[in-house]
Amino acid sequence: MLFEALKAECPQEWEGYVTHPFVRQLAAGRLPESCFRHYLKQDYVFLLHYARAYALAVVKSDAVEDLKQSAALVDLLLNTEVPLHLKFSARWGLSESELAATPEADANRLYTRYVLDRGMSGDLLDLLVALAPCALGYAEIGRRLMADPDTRLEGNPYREWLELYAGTEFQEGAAVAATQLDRVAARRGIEGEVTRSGRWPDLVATFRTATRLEIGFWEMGLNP
Ligand SMILES: Cc1ncc(CN)c(N)n1
Repeated sequence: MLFEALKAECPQEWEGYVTHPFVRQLAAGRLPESCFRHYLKQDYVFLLHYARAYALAVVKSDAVEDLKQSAALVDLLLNTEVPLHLKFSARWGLSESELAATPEADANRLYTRYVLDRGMSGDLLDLLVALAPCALGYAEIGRRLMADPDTRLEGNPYREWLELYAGTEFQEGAAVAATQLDRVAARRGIEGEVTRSGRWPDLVATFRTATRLEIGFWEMGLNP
């Protein structure tokens, strides 16, 4: 699996992302509320730009299957993840208009514009690799946290967040994204010994950068 091979090339960054203090504090119910609210507001802005980046994957698709899958993931983002985010934010007293009026933090802008740029200047594979830490990382975080004995569900104010990303819909979306990544790579002759591909160093650099930008997003969350 291409995703597993990419992770294996960047173990420090990947672990730094999926086990970041932000998620550990969230899972233990110890994350300061101000950090979570700040994160929620920025994440709303993030999701809209991220959906634009997935829409670019529709534009960059040269096979009907990729067109359909990218369109389905745009739909999942806009019609499942964003509405759940809105519902969730409402419980924290954050209205849609307040979320929409959030000034975009630099760490946020840097991340989504980087992904968009990889898609604009590269091909569909470059774009999907830049999208992968987001599309696949939160699913892994959700799964890992649910299996972690330090996670506290009872009385945890962030329980719904944990349940969203560990939930079936999000896990299935991530599985679709991973399959698409493999298929698009295979169409470019990248399968089996993927690390031997001439494109491998560039793909790793993109994945590493996007993963570091996810870490930057958590850091931003911890510093409202
Ligand atoms: C920053 C970020 N990365 C990933 C996800 C999961 N879609 C998210 N909501 N926000």
